Amino acid sequence: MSDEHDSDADHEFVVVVVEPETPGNVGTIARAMKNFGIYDLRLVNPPPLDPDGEAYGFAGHAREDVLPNATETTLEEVVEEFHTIGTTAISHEDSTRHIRYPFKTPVEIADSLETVKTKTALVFGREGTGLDNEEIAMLDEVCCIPADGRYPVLNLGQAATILMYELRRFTVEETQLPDVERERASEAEIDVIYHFFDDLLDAIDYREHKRKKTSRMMRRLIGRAHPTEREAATLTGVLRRAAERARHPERFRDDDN
Ligand SMILES: C[S@@+](CC[C@H](N)C(=O)[O-])C[C@H]1O[C@@H](n2cnc3c(N)ncnc32)[C@H](O)[C@@H]1O
Repeated sequence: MSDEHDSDADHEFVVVVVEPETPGNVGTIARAMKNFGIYDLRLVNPPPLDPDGEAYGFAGHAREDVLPNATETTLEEVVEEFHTIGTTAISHEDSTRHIRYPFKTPVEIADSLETVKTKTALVFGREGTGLDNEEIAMLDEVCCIPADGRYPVLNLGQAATILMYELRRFTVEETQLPDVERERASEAEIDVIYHFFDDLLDAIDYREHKRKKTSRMMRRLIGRAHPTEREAATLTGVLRRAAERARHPERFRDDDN
């Protein structure tokens, strides 16, 4: 992996796919690799990857780098060079097939890599038969993505995506999500909502004996909702207008709103 793409120099990841049968899956994996900051794709005995075919079609922007730079390798070479994490689904039919225990979840794999800084290969198997027992036995760890026991076998590309997602703490600077705290309405802005709500109760001559309860209910409701500045301003505007309209209907006679 080049420095240009390496967001955590202590960790280096490659993805290895053993005998993929469907070029589209290779494209899907290449795309997910780029999404999660992994650029080194190694293929064991791959099908031809036609630049006008499915692999490139499914690869999105990874058609510019991950896919054309993919190299062919053997599992023996991978084992020699990397700390290896194999992947497999455990299902009722084949739970006796892989005798190698324990299996780790993607999160457990990520946690275990916190303390071990290595060059790590994520190894995925064939669409039809996965990795066989001999191959699994060659690898350092085995990862199984927990899923519904009645159908725990994921599509190859999806399995690769999930594992890379869980390892993203080592590979990408995440996209910043909007800062909800910053957008949240302040206490003063919330007080203005309460003020205009109470004013509306006045304007519509809301029954005195129910007023306290309704006012409290509004406060509970808003307290649970954590409105943003914009929501608070909109609500305040509506309440203010409703009160004004209740008091002075004549002012709104020609108003469509
Ligand atoms: C369609 S599966 C192969 C099914 C095969 N019967 C098996 O048990 O591995 C193709 C590949 O996707 C990955 N895979 C699918 N489901 C998985 C899961 N639940 N956990 C981890 N990897 C999975 C593995 O790399 C597997 O070799």
